[in-house]
Amino acid sequence: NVECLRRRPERLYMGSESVKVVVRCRPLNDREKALSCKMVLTMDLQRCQCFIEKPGAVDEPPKQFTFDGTYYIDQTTEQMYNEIAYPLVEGVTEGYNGTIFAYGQTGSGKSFTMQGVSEPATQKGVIPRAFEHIFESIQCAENTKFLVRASYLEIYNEEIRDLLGSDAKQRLELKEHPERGVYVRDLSMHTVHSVGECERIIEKGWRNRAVGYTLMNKDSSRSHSIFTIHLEICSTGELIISLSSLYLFSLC
Ligand SMILES: Nc1ncnc2c1ncn2[C@@H]1O[C@H](COP(=O)(O)OP(=O)(O)OP(=O)(O)O)[C@@H](O)[C@H]1O
Repeated sequence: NVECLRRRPERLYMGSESVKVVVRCRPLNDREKALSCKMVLTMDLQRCQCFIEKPGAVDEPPKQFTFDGTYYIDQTTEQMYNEIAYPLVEGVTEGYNGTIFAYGQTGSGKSFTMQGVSEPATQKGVIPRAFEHIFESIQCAENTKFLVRASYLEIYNEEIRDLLGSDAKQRLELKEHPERGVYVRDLSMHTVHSVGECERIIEKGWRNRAVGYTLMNKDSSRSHSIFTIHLEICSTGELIISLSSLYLFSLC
């Protein structure tokens, strides 16, 4: 009985720009401490500015950059999620698309922010927080039905692989459809009903990822990965289904 499928454009969330860029600084790691490395980055959290000193160049003013948000070593993923990711994920539960994209050099903390750690709870990652957020919204929504599906792919050496497929080594093709846009052919979709199911799926995919060793990070992921949560939302009595997706990227 579905009359039409409705796709909403990217939403201008929080009443401002549709793209926000925030920067997070991690503490020095053991290797850097052993090498007596010095912190060259400082931040003005109120002004969302960061300053990078050139080591040894005391006379040179630090280089200055301004972002939509700045998070220093003592700030938590919880805080980042509430300020940046929360409105975006909320929009996805209302039928808008959203993307959270972690970018940085090896060992800079992308996995720490996206996957996170279970202890302390404040450093739980953006991805598990997004799962909880989506399923809480589903439980609270009245007169609305949701179908939640997940897919997980990696791009390794320019090749796309399905981390949840029957053969995680098989190479998939990128295609373009006149209405659906760019998509990955034969990428498997998995219906999920709970946070626990999402966690099991992402763990399965995580085990299939190409992990290597780099000098900067002993558990380095050597591939880009995209975990996508696809939502179909239908209000009872309406013949319209909204389609929205939350794309969670971690680049290597
Ligand atoms: N904000 C932080 N607070 C404390 N430790 C952190 C933080 N960010 C990162 N780390 C630690 O730094 C190390 C490297 O982080 P992580 O593995 O997340 O890097 P990455 O950017 O995902 O690296 P790669 O691209 O090589 O996979 C890890 O041991 C992680 O626990």
